[in-house]
Amino acid sequence: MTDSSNNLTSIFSSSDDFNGATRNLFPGQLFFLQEIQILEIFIAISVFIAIHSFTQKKHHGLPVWPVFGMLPSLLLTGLRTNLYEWITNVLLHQNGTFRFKGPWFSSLNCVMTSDPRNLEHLLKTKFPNFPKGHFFHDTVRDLLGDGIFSADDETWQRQRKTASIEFHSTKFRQLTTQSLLELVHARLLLVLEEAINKSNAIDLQDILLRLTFDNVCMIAFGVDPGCLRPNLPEIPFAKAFEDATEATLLRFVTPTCVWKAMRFFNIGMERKLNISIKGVDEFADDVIRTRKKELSLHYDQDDEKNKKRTDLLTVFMGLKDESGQPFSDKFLRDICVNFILAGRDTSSVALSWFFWLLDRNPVVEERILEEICKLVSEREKDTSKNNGEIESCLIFRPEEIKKMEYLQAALSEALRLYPSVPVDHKEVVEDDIFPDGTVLKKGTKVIYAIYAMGRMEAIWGKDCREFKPERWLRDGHFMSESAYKFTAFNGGPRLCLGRDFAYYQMKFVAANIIYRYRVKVVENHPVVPKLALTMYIKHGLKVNLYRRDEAELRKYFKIS
Ligand code: HEM
Repeated sequence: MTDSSNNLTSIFSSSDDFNGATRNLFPGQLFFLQEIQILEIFIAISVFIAIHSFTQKKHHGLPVWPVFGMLPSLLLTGLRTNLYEWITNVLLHQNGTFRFKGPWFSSLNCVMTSDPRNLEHLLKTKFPNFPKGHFFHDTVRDLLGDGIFSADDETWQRQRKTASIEFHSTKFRQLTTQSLLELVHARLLLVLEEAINKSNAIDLQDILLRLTFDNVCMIAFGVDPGCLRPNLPEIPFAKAFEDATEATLLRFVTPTCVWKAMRFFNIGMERKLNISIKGVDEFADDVIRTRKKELSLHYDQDDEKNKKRTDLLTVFMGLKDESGQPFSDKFLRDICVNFILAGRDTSSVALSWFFWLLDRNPVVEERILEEICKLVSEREKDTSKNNGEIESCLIFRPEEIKKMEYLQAALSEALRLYPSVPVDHKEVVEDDIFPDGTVLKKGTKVIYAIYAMGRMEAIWGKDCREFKPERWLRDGHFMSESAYKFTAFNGGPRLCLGRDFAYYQMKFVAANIIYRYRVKVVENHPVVPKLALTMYIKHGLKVNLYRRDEAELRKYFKIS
């Protein structure tokens, strides 16, 4: 007791000494001393926070900072390098699922997963518990409105049902094959020949985007915008659409209150979004106005042209909403924009990555060419027209395209490694638990990382990062994979409606190019993904084309 009271006294007296000592200091020196103490305390706290945050990395996959959560890692590494590779890395270290902690009071908290069991759970088994949700709808509303990609429940069901009937009709299939044939033979090949004649390097991704844009407009709205023409005209809509998808994606990595404030003041990326959406709307409004005019003009005349129309827009214009009224122009605009996103930005970017992969894997290119030449030589035998000539104006038939199984495997392999939709989003309606044990609270946002799934040894084996079409073949025939393992086309009730058409389109375009040309990527051209809703190649795909001559093709005919 005496000891401790002595101790206390000595502490107080020492503090008195200290006060006495400080009393003898000049005011400037006192300020300096206090500043040093504050600095020491600040450094000590910072070191403590840093150590604490970094120890969290072990459990959570990334350092968790007070107030800011994992945002610093996202901003300093994720967004400054390749975001999809960054997500893949974290998921690999966290056994396929991790919880991203955003800053306090932000909307960035979410669960990310690449585990096929979880995907089956959310896309199929418990589908009603995982809609796109309010957050997604709110974030993409300015661009996609109530269209099929952002809608849930009734609004989604109605569009899905109508579009599904249309997509599976014979008339629609005829329209797709016919429009594609015209586009490839009357436009694409002309543009490619022009590039060869002028010895110009071309941006193949740009050309493919033009092709798929014209194609989706033909089948979805019955109009031909003529984007793919010699001299490649400037298309303001295309630029506006790309800017709009890029700015919309940025909203997902920006706290909601921040982008909403930016939208209110019309500044930064929100200003860009606003301007680009005006460009997108102009195009969609024009399509709708023109179609309405055509339909009303020819209504009394029982016009044959309108009777024959099989495009989606005409079908939707003939339907009524839940109150028995025709759909509003705004809703028709949303349908148009969503179908353009679905049909333009998916198969074109998939084909671009495919041609880049072929350039790096010439053996695969050779095998595709062998397959094509084999089919062509069989045709020559069939028609007993085999006079040794190799047709340069050859037109592939639908049944031949169907038989190109190695090509289908190579395209699937490209989509496995570079899925056109690299990440997708759902929201939890009621508390749930994933099959891997992750607890999900009502309102949790779930991101499924499709790009990362293609790089998981647990799913695809040790060679998962290699481009190997053979993994899709059994006894030489293409075998599809479970949609929860290969999720490039989504799965369950929201499986991509255009999958069959997309394969046909990609195979038709690829076969026509590969049969005629060697596609060589320009040396040192940087090929990295761009941050957008779909996975464009950031700087396009600059290539040189070289015509295959008869001697070269003959070699493949001999092999096959
Ligand atoms: C390589 C080509 C394609 C890929 C990789 C692809 C992929 C996808 C994916 C991942 C989804 C789910 C999106 C989501 O729910 O967030 C989807 C949905 C959809 N796709 Fe595709 N797609 C392709 C081509 C097409 C084409 C050419 C069309 C039509 C012309 C199309 C029409 C649709 C539609 C309408 C949906 C909405 C389905 C729904 O929500 O019920 N797709 N697609």
